[in-house]
Amino acid sequence: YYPYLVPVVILIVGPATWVEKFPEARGTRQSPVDIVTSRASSGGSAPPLVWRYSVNHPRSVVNPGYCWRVDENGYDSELRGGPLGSDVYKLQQWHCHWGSVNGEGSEHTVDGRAFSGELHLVHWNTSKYNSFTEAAGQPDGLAVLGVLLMVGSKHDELDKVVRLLPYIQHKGDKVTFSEPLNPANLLPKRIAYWTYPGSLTTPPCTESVTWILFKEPVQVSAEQVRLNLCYYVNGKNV
Ligand SMILES: CC#CCOc1ccc(CNS(N)(=O)=O)cc1
Ligand SMILES: [Zn+2]
Repeated sequence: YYPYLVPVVILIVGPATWVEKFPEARGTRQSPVDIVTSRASSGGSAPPLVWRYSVNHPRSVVNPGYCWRVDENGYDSELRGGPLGSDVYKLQQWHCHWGSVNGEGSEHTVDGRAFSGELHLVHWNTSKYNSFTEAAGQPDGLAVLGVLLMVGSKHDELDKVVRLLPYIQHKGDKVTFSEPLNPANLLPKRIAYWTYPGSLTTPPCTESVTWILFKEPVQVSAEQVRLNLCYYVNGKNV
């Protein structure tokens, strides 16, 4: 018996294994990134970014296993302007990323600083493509609005979802609600943003996203962060 031939089992989970199943993760425009503010160029004469969302329609909150996700169920909406050229995008779903501890949940960082969470509103290009799935495979197919979350005062609009989390503690759980909700109320008051061509930050990591990350963080309460942590970390399949 050769004692140095000790079996070594290396368990690799998470992003490090994604490249095996999702080759796009080896790409050249992978997200998330660190926003180095000193290297960001000014927006020049880009047209204003404008959006419109429907408010009074049923929505579903789902636990996909890595966050919570609200599906817009095909109801009408529009995102246009800014870096999106003349194309019109439609909101498909929105979801949130939280960390295991406060202050480390965001995907993007700004000058190396992480935030407590990050909200993503995922839109697809209805001017050029016929479905979300088709658009998600195209370099100009998706546009994601990113909202950085920091601990502060309670966020009333977000609370319409947070209060439902106890009912979707496990992967695949889903609850439908009809309470009026305007996704525009999830966005910061100041609409200054950074934008860059990137990818989905989770599988399939397709390089089809125009990222639009708002500069101004939005405040959520410590209790709202705690609720996300305990129902995500406990409920999600890691
Ligand atoms: C092709 C395809 C597909 C599935 O659609 C999505 C949409 C969003 C996400 C989450 N990615 S992120 N965090 O960049 O919005 C993952 C898969
Ligand atoms: Zn996301």
